[in-house]
Amino acid sequence: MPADLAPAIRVAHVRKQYGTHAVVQDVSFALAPGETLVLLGPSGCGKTTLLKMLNRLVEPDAGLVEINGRDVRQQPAAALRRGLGYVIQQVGLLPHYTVAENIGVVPRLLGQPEAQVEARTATLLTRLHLPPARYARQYPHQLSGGQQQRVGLARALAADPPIILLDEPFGALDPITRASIRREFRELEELRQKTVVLVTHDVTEAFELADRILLLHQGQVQQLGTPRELLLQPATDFVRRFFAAERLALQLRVFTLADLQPYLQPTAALLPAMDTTVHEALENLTSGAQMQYSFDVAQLMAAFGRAVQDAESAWKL
Ligand SMILES: Nc1ncnc2c1ncn2[C@@H]1O[C@H](COP(=O)(O)OP(=O)(O)OP(=O)(O)O)[C@@H](O)[C@H]1O
Repeated sequence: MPADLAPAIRVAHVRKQYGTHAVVQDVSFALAPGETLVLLGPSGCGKTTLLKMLNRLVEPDAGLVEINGRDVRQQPAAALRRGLGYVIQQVGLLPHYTVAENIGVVPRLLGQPEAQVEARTATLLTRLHLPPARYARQYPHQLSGGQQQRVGLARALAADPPIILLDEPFGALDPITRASIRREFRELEELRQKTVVLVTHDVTEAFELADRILLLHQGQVQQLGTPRELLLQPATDFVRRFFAAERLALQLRVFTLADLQPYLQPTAALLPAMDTTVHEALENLTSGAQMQYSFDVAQLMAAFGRAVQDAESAWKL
């Protein structure tokens, strides 16, 4: 986290126990404003419990949670929650409210003027590819799962909270819809400036969305770091094994053209955006998109292989 920014969220030594089961054990992290943290780990490792401690849906047995520098216990739970966007896997739209009414719930609770609520709702629906003329007056049961998830996201963003908590927000979707909504999510201007904590058990999702990942196992932090650090510098054997099955797909997502540049010479003069991942570059090369690359798939993959090999042997030294 940059040293000059006060953390938007600070969690220090939190614990939660149900009976004899220690569900979250001594977890600490700090998140800078605008950062996206993904809570990742196998089912039952404590991700949701940890997320719910941030908005007081679960009270820790020990430790401290601060939002914007204030202990959450000193803030009334309802007021705290209105200031934090929250999206759950089951979406939780109110069935007898229209799409627009669902999105307007928190802004209206906050007493925002009606015209402002309506304008904001229309903007969000448009951004999320749900034209308001068609969808604003529909009811949740008239929407597909993916459309409901978008409305859930719009609702969380409606009052423009600086912090958004998301619990498996794409969990109910099929893999193709999931990948496309994830792309939209990444590109959503509304989210760029926000501090986001997102729970998932999907490693590809974590790698695509996270600035940093907190990997949990049985309530304990295994590693907190960038996707690249977790993949290339695993802190424990659990971390290494957790990513083993999808290692290649993840490497394609953490290596960028900047990493490959030394291995692509002397044809590197035409290199495009250096922060393009190898995965994106491969998609561009194979989808027929007219990209001005000075290399082909074979050259790209050869350079990628060498870059990975060098990065891995550097870590073992
Ligand atoms: N209210 C509760 N009472 C008792 N045990 C609970 C309670 N809430 C959660 N647990 C237990 O705590 C553990 C962690 O649950 P949690 O929902 O935080 O895990 P998770 O990592 O989010 O799992 P998943 O990915 O399956 O949603 C589980 O074993 C769960 O059964």
